[in-house]
Amino acid sequence: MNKPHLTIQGINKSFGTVAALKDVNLEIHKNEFVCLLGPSGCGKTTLLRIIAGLEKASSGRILAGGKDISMLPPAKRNFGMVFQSYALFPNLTAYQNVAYGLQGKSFSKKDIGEKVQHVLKLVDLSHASSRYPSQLSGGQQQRIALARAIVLSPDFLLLDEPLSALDAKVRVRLRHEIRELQERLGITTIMVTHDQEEALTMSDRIVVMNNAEVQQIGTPQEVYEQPNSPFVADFIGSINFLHDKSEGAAPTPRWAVRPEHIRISAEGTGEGVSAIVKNIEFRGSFYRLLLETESVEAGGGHDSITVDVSAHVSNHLQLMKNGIVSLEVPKEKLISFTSEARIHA
Ligand SMILES: Nc1ncnc2c1ncn2[C@@H]1O[C@H](COP(=O)(O)OP(=O)(O)OP(=O)(O)O)[C@@H](O)[C@H]1O
Repeated sequence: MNKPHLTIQGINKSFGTVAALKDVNLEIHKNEFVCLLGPSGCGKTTLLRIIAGLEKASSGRILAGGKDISMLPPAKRNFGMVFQSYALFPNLTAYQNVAYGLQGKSFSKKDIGEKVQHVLKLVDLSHASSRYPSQLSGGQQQRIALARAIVLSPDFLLLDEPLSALDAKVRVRLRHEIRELQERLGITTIMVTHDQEEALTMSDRIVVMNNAEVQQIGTPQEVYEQPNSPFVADFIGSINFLHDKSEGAAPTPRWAVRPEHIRISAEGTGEGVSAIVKNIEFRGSFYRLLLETESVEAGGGHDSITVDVSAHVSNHLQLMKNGIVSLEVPKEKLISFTSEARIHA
């Protein structure tokens, strides 16, 4: 593989007694779209700010194109940034907001005009260039913020929860727009998000963080299908943990299975165990069932299991609350946590 475009080496960061980042290591390649994903307070914004030069690491290095940039001020790093709170100047038009960063550099007025028009066109807002931020929707303001970041042809685009202030529909549309633009321009991008769906749909790779540490790095498929810890399995998607209840067994789950991988059939058919349907939830494209079984695991007792089935299966089995079904967990779909936690670098 080519040399990494950005290398994050042994980054630690403390705020007083709070450890915000512990030994973070990461390599990002040219044109990659990488998401930093994790719950609130796990350190993702701090990491992005250290990459941008807005925050100093307590130790560790950041290399861009092989060169140590740890000591460079933000203005010298050639990173474009977009924040959750658009951060547009309210007294400047969309055009002026985008042009702002170009002024004071060695561009002629004509060059600036061309560049601004070009990026406004890229974000599909040429028609709104003379509007003030207050005259633009949230989604439009965020597209102006994006235009302002890319007009400087940055080496890296850093996005800090850029979509979280927007309503659901606009958010989904902008996901596609940002990704498409990023691919078209080939800008290496790092985005902070706590939204797993956003990370799964947009990223080439996801860096899952928890408690100031990197838990797993992998493609969306890898972190979904082969989570290396119960935390990752639970944070990304829905999961059923299967506990070994035999005497002396460790309390941590050793196996897990995704709700969509469990097979159900009519009572008495197949090799499965019986389960009672405790709840049926309509989720639009599928149904989410809450089932209760008696003997799936060693040790017995009741267990609740979440199962997702298509409308087709649900109709076919004529599923009803308190009905009995047969349930099977395909062996090949079991996720195991018995091995040492591995990090896919
Ligand atoms: N300037 C600061 N001073 C003191 N503590 C800070 C500062 N910035 C962040 N922290 C602490 O560092 C930890 C990581 O914060 P950070 O903002 O990076 O998390 P995050 O994952 O981005 O969370 P969120 O999704 O809520 O923004 C938290 O415990 C936070 O309280």
